[in-house]
Amino acid sequence: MIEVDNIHKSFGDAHILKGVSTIFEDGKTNLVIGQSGSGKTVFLKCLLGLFEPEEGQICYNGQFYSELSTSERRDLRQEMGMVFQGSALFDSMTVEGNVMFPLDMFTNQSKAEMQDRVDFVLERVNLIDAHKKFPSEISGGMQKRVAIARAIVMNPKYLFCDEPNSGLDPKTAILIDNLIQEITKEYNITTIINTHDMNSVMEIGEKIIFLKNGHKEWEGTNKEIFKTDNKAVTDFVYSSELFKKVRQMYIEERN
Ligand SMILES: Nc1ncnc2c1ncn2[C@@H]1O[C@H](COP(=O)(O)OP(=O)(O)OP(=O)(O)O)[C@@H](O)[C@H]1O
Repeated sequence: MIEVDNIHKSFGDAHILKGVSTIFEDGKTNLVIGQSGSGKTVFLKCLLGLFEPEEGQICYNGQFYSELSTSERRDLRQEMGMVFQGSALFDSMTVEGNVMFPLDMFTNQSKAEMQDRVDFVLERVNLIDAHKKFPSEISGGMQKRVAIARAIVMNPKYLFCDEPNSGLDPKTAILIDNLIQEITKEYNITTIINTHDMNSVMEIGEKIIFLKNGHKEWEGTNKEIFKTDNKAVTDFVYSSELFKKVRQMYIEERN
């Protein structure tokens, strides 16, 4: 569980996060949504410990980040997996080299132990015959699977995904969303996903926080988001013509 209490983050005079509080539970896919520039990435970077808020607290399973020593912060960092926008794989390494990389860097496991773990996670993300391929030789959807395998290879307690669907066709995007949700439940991970994708909101938005100009404008579930009358949320959710029609149908049905 991650508890966020009233965090503020500024860069010079620019006050970007203005007192965000929320709770992200284990085993749930938590989504952070909002317009471009609303502060989603800065928020995710605060949760990753890459930015330290000037005010407020972030608490990871009972440990306040601000109270941790340098080595405790390093240990916490190793409990975090990250799926970057665009996958961020190492082009010169094979699929299995990419997935093995964190194990090689941060553990003392033998080659055989690492290989077993790599084989296990690649099978878990349904990549069976891609071990020896290079990222340029596989599709965008497969690259995402490799990125997910790499993010979970260290058995993380926390999984952060920045726009995991960017660049994927809608069908592949749903498969990737579902994979992230299955893994979250299976290993009881606290997963936080930054997204613009309304399909993701509908499919896996078990908890959604909506950021606007650096504050939390709304929070709720995918069932609730389509019923809210919050103008900022409805402007965002119903920005496409398709969703406007869906909302109109819903309102007509309700009346
Ligand atoms: N390192 C930084 N230094 C100064 N300003 C920054 C820094 N990082 C982000 N910002 C500013 O913070 C604001 C929020 O940016 P952020 O990247 O969090 O938005 P976002 O909601 O993730 O947008 P998008 O959906 O386009 O990725 C922007 O005005 C941005 O210029």
